[in-house]
Amino acid sequence: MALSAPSTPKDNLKTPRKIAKPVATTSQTPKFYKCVTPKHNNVTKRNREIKTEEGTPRHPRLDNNQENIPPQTPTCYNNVTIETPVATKIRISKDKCDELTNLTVAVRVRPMNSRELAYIGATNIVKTNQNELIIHSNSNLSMSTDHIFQYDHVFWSCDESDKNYASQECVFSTIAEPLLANAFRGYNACLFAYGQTGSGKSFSMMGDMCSNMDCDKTAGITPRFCKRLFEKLKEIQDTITASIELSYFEIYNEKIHDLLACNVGSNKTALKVREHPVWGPYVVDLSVHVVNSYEEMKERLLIGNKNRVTAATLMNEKSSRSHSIFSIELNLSERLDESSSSRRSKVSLVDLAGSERLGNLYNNEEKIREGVSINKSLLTLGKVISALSEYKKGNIFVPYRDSVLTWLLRESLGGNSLTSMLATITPANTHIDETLATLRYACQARSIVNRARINENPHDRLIRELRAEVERLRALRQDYEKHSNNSSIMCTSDSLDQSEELDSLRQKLIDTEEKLTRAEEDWKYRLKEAKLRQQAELSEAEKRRDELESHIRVMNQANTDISLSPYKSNFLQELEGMLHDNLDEHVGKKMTKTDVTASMNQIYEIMSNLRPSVDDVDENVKLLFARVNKLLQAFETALINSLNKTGVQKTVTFKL
Ligand SMILES: Nc1ncnc2c1ncn2[C@@H]1O[C@H](COP(=O)(O)OP(=O)(O)OP(=O)(O)O)[C@@H](O)[C@H]1O
Repeated sequence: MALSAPSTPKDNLKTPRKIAKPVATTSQTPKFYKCVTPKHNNVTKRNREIKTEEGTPRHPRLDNNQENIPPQTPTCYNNVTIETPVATKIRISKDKCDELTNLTVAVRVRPMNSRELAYIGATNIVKTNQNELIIHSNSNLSMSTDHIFQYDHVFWSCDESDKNYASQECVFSTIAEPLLANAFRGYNACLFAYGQTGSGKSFSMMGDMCSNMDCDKTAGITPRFCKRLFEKLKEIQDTITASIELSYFEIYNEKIHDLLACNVGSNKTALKVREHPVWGPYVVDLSVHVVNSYEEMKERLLIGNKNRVTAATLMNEKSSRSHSIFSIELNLSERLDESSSSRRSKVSLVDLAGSERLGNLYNNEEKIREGVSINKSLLTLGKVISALSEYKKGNIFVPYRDSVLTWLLRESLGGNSLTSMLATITPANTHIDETLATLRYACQARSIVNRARINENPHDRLIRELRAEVERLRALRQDYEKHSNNSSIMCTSDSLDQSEELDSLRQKLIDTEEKLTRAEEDWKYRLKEAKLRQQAELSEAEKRRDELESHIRVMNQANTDISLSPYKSNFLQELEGMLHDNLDEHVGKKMTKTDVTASMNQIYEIMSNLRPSVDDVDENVKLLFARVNKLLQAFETALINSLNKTGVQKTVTFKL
């Protein structure tokens, strides 16, 4: 079964094979796709079908040939297929903190491996041109097709001697380093690698597993990310204190396994996912490790990698059979002049299991089941991407919960995160179907829009925003001052007729300065208020803590020192004595049966208040209570009996 690409709307605009004049195909194009103008038809004289995957016909050869447009379309005229609507790229603004931003999507092409090269008729069908990728789908010249895709970045890693070769460092610095910078600003970040099995996901994310990952040239994104993280922390350690926690888990057959748990081994415990009302889905009981250096982080990474489920498939000797998620939580606390600000970000580096065709890879039942599970979560990922990319068209149901993977990646896809996707492909013609599926998947992911925000407390946000405003106003003032100086020079040199303009500039400057003063005063006032509020909250919290501590002390003492047992036992002993006396002498007060019952009820009520609790430690009280209770019952029976016997009113001494 091939993993189907997300359902991409396809519009095959067919024109008759023999037409006298080029036909304008734009009339048949749905409005939300880019128009295909008749110009492109001219390319078909090269016996080519041009497929513009992002709707942008940008094949370099198109433009070169425009001057040689023949008056008639040749007989071999074929199809123009537009597969993917154009994604409007939304970019983050630096000044604000809540921003809408598209997923950044990059594609990496790995070198052909020995198995692919050994295949008779094997060819490289991928070409790149800056951020454009062209798949030449058929070597048969009479019916060849070019598929053109555009991404944010395209990495050509096929030949190290090529001047455009994209090394591990190049891939890291282009797509992962910006995420690291944003994590330091307080944004959540996610980078996930997607692609056919054996296409280079693990190589890109982790690097050469045989190396010691010490950021030599084969080290992948994850170790580089960890290393750069600590280098950056060192640079800013004078002003910022940081704490870093990490966790590492895999999703295998829809079950979550902690790769850093102590008991990890053959008997892996499956963990559950729960949903926190504020932080969203999380893994219950996942081990979290505080790390203080790159060495500590690397050690955990190596342990986790060893515990990952891998197996040999026909495509890859050491294929990852699970999706792995390496999470870093970064807590930063910045010391400012008069205050401090803290922010928190979570970075997820995800190496997905390979998307693949079951028929191609598996030879036993268990492996088929494994493949079905991998494909299920990737299929759900595809559905999620598809639903999110059609969000604007009113499709509001996103099936995050259909797989563990998408549930856990919910914030990274369409939520509070800056997310990048790295799609990996092989250039071999033998895998063209998988390659095209991956590329379409990646194309669609480009139109996902996330809403990322800086994770900080509102008080810190207020101060930061005010500071930015003050900075802006200061810059404005300097600008005006410069204008003012220039104007005065001009004024003295020749023209008095510019004095009006100068006056207006001066007025503007005065206004701006007033605004700045007001803003600064306002900022100072709000800062003071925030500080006072913080102090009040702090002292209130301290007061509550003191109260609580004193309560705890009292309760502890009550448990140990203050015991009601002596009072209870005194009373019970007295009652016991009286009951004995009364049982012996049936003399005293005249009572009817009703009087006796009422008095006994009162006594029983008192007794119920004296009943020792289950936790009562004093065994004597418990015994005494039982004895008195029994005696009371005997007393009551004796009284009633004696009343029944005589049938007349009896006199008893009742001294309670
Ligand atoms: N850019 C590259 N340059 C050189 N070799 C590469 C590159 N990408 C992948 N390889 C090699 O190709 C093989 C398969 O790569 P890798 O294990 O990363 O694939 P994968 O996509 O993670 O596969 P799976 O999904 O099965 O885990 C490895 O031997 C790896 O060293």
